[in-house]
Parts: sequence; C-alpha cells; structure tokens
Amino acid sequence: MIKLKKNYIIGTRSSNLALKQCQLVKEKLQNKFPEVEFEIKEISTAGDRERDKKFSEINGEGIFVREIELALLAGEIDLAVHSFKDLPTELPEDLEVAAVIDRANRHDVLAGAEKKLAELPEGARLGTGSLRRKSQLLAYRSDLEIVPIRGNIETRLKKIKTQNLDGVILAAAGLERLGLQDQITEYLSTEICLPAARQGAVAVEIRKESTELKKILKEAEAQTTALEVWAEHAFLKEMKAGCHAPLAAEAVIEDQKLTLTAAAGELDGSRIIRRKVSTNDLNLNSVQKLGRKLAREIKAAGGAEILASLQNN
Ligand SMILES: NCc1[nH]cc(CCC(=O)O)c1CC(=O)O
Repeated sequence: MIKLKKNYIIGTRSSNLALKQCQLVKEKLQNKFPEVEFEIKEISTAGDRERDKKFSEINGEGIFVREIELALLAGEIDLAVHSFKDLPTELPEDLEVAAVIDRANRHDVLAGAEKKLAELPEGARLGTGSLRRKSQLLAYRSDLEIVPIRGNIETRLKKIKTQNLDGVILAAAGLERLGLQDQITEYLSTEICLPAARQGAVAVEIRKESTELKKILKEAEAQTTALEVWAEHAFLKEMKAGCHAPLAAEAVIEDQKLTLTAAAGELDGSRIIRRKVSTNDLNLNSVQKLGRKLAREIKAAGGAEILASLQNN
C-alpha cells in the first residue's frame, strides 16, 4: 500500500500545447488516484518569452525547460510535464524522467499548404526551424527553399501568410492535440522525414527523491510506448549532440519486436546516413543498449563527421 501525500503541484509552460498535455497527465493521474489532488501551475520560460530570437542567440539547449526544472528543484512544483522531445538528454543531477505518459502521432506533417509536398511548385518556400527537417526535406527535393521560423504552433501557422510561405512543417502531435488537424495537408512518410527522437511523447519529470510519486507515475505509464521512446532517447543521448542537431530516430514495436531506425543528415541534404536495427528482447536495458549501438554505427558511418562540421559553423 503506497502512503500518499494529499496533493501534488504539476508545473508546465503556458503555451496552449503545454497546457493541453498537462491536462492530459492530470486527468490520467486523477482517474487512477482519485483521493490525491493534482493542481496545475503555469511557469513562463525563456523559450516562450524570447520566441522571436534564434535558438543560437538564447543558448537553445533546454530553453523551454530550464525555469521549470528550477521550480522543481526548489520544491515549488512536484511534477513537470514536458514534450519529451524538448528535454535535453542530460538532466540536472537530482531530477529524472519518471514516466512517459502518452504518445500522439509521431509523424511530421506539411501544414497549411495548397498541395502535397511532391506537387508543390519548384522553389516552394517551406517554414521550419528544425535542422533535422531541413536536411531531410532538401535531400528529398533540393529545389525547396527552407525558411527558418520559430514560435509556438499557432504563431508558425500565421507565418505562412506573413512570410509568404507555401506551407510549414510541424509535428502532427502538436496540431492534433490543439485540435488543428484541419491545417494538416499531408502526413509525411518516415521514408522522407524521419521524426525526432521522442516526438509526440509526453514525459513527466520529478525529483529523484520523490519515491511515492514515482510509483504513482509508473502505474499510469504507457509501457510499450515508453520502451519505444527510451530506445530513441538512448540513441540521441549516445550521439551527444543535443536536441537541435539534424538527427532523427523512430522505434516501433510490432509482433514482439522493436525496430529502431535513425538518421543523421548534412544540413544541405547532400547526405543522409540512415540505419536500422532490431531486437526481440523487449526490456528497458536491451532497448537502450540497442539505441547506443545504433548511435555508434551511425557515427562510424559518417555521423560523427556531420556533427563535427556543425560545430565549426
Ligand atoms: N520544438 C517545439 C515542439 N516541441 C514539441 C512540439 C510538438 C509536440 C511533440 O513533437 O511532441 C513542438 C512543435 C513541433 O515540432 O512542431
């Protein structure tokens, strides 16, 4: 029998997507543990306040999470809900991701466009701030003009008009969670645009010392999904490149087998290194080992060179 504290405070960014995801976690926990109270507290982050600057100008790594982690460490909140994709692979010493609660569609989409990707006119202008998306889109069609854009999902959709774009590339997850499915022109196949590691997954971060909370979260976890996500995470972590590098990873469990595909791309799309591995051993240790193995393979096949060239830019 777990002895439970009466109430926990969940911290989140204040974007619409973050709030939606937070609500989802709250509802899941509340259903499982009706006697416990979960309260939501909004926290503004540097990533939200300085959304018009480039990632590089505000030291991009973890901009959406730093302030939330400080609140967690200070005990102002007990849980933090994040898009797992936005979390750095190295967390502060005293914090951990205790559970992956949910995962929406992990594909990238072309949004707000009049035609599908293959049918867009020569030289079409597509908005994305992601090096991973840019690299893969250019590998598929080198004539495209990739326009760097930032901001939350609603802002990026507005930029189609204001920046005269033919469309934007976004995560399906964000649009679906916000009820903006009608903006989706095409779900991009993973052959063309392999998603980011952990895309669409919602992670809950806590203080390592919160052992009761950890038990609660483990009970609410989506276990098969979590294995997929941790395999992708292990790949990304072993690449030691941060979450804004042109790296992609997707793990899928099917017929008792986990298959992990990952890629590293040159920014101009001139080269994509892509490999696939799988295992029947569906436990956390084995799938993480698989992720690390795939990272070493991709680094050896030219991925290391690609990442090194990024640092010189
Ligand atoms: N980097 C911003 C970000 N962080 C999480 C999402 C969407 C939800 C997700 O991918 O989990 C997005 C927007 C996007 O990539 O289109």
